[in-house]
Amino acid sequence: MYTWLQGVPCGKGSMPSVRHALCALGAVAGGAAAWHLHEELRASRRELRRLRAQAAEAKDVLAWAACQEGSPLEAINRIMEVNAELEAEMTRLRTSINRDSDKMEQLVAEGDAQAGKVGQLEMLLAYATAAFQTQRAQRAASSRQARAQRTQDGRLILALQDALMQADRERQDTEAYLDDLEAERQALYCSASADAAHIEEIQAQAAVAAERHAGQLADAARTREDAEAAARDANERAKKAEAAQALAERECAMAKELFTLALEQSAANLAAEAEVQADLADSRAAVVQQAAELAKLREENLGLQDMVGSKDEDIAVAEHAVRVERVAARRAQAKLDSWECYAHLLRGKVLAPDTMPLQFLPRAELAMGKVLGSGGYGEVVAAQHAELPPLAVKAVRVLPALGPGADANEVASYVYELECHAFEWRALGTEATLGALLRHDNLGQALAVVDEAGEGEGRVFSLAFAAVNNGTTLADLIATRRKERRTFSLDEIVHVLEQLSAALQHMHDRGWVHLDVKPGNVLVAGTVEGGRVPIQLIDLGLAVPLGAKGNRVALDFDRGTPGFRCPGLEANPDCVWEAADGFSAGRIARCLALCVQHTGGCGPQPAVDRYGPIFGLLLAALEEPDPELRKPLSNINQRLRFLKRALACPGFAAQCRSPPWDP
Ligand SMILES: Nc1ncnc2c1ncn2[C@@H]1O[C@H](COP(=O)(O)OP(=O)(O)OP(=O)(O)O)[C@@H](O)[C@H]1O
Repeated sequence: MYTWLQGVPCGKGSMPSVRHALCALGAVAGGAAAWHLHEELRASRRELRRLRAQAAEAKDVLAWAACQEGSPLEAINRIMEVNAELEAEMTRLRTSINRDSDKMEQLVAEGDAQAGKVGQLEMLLAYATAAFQTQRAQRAASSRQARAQRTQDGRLILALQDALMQADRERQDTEAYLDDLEAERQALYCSASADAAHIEEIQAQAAVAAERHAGQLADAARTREDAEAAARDANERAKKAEAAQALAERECAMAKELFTLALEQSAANLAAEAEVQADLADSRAAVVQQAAELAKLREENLGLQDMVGSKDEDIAVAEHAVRVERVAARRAQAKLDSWECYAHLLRGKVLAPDTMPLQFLPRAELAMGKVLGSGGYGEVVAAQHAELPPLAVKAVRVLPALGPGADANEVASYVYELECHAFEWRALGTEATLGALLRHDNLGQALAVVDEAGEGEGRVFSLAFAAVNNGTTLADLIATRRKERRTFSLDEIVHVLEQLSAALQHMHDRGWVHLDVKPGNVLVAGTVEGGRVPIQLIDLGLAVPLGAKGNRVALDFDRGTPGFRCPGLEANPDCVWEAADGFSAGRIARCLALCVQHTGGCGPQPAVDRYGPIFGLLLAALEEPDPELRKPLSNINQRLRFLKRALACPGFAAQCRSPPWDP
């Protein structure tokens, strides 16, 4: 039974037959009690056998003792007593054995019954075992599967472990390399420290030596500095001379190539012609003078009235001849002036090192277009050139010749015209010179001199500028706004002033004053929107160079346009300074603020209060009549910045920024 019980499987797989196994356990418990009784019975029998053997042995001992000592009767009595005791004991044992045998038989019967049940239970257990084995097989299969998965994971883990080990090895290598580097750095540091110490030592020695030779060194240094300065100076001068020479050579070659012939021959011819004409005029004048004197003498001394008329006639004829000669002389002079202006242009090109020489274009290379505008000097015409942006060509008008029957008045006005003409030529020359000198986004840019290819007296030149916005000027914009009954906003006026100020500052920085700043000379150079009015200042023909000493220079006549011309110039025409342009810019601002073309002469100006007090102060600073108190442009720029800051403030009154129309 115990062996069987030991064979009974136990664990999870046996769970379905647990109930049967528990039933079996009851049977097993009954069997165990029978077994126990059976064992006790066997032990009692063994004890009985032992007691019998003991009794037999005691009989023998008693027999032997009876033989050896005391009376046999006593011995027998004792033996009988012992025997009786043994018998009683045996009886008791027999009774107990019998009782136990009965009980055992009963228990054996119960055990057999239980054994039958156990047989059934064994069957059940066999069934449970089979089920358990099936389940165990299934479990084994799934555990094999799990083992395979584990194997795969294990491989992965092994690979990762390998990678980790590899990384660790690399880390160790890197650490070792770093250790090497550290050791190397330490070694270098030691050697550098040693070097530094050595250097310090040397420096100390050098300092001692330097101290010792300080005087000599100072002298040597001074000498060297002087020598270096002299060398630098000489070098710079040499470079400048070389550059100037190279430039001069280039320009001279070009000038020679292009103009030597025309300039020298024509100028010489014209000069000679002018001289001849002048001499002729002078001799004729002398003749006239003599004739007049003669007539006077005759009138005084002879009193011959009838002769006088004929002499007067002679004199009138002679005088007319003189006038005609004078006109011819002036005309020759005007031509000379034009050549002179051209020579001036060339001189400007050759001498100024930072100029950009203008191109010279033959007229034949230009395709002329519509008239963009006209001024006192002539017309400005649109033109196209294959390699240049759209052009605006400004030509000096050509004077017609004086008619043969011209009277004295006509001759006089023709002479005046000729003088103006010569002046116009000079102005064009100035514009060409400044075109080569100035470059600024807010200045009209001259690009080329156009050779009109005329011959003799018809030989003229014109100047080509970069064309801007069909020639619309600030004066045109004012007219448009007036028609639309729309004021300029303060942002627009400030923007115009800013650009004007920048353009003028550029001119002043290069030593020139414009002197003819007015709305008609300011081109609107793009779309007007968002408070911005892009502009370009043009017409630099009246500009004069600032004097080398301070800002003053003598003026040969009143330049500029009344209403925009700086009053200080009228009061003191010997002095011009930069603030004269600032004044004209102020007048432009006033015109924009009032939306008018001009605000009258130099007298009291109409009040401008629609743009607030800050703008009023700016105008006052710009238009200060006292030339000594008038602020320079830098100061105006400061005020403009202040006004712009005010404009950026949200609290700045909207009406100040853009006032309603108020004619
Ligand atoms: N670069 C240009 N692009 C387009 N149009 C121009 C250009 N330069 C001048 N103009 C037009 O030609 C007109 C006359 O030009 P400018 O003022 O230079 O000539 P002017 O004879 O000197 O005039 P003023 O009599 O005012 O002195 C201008 O008002 C303008 O309409």
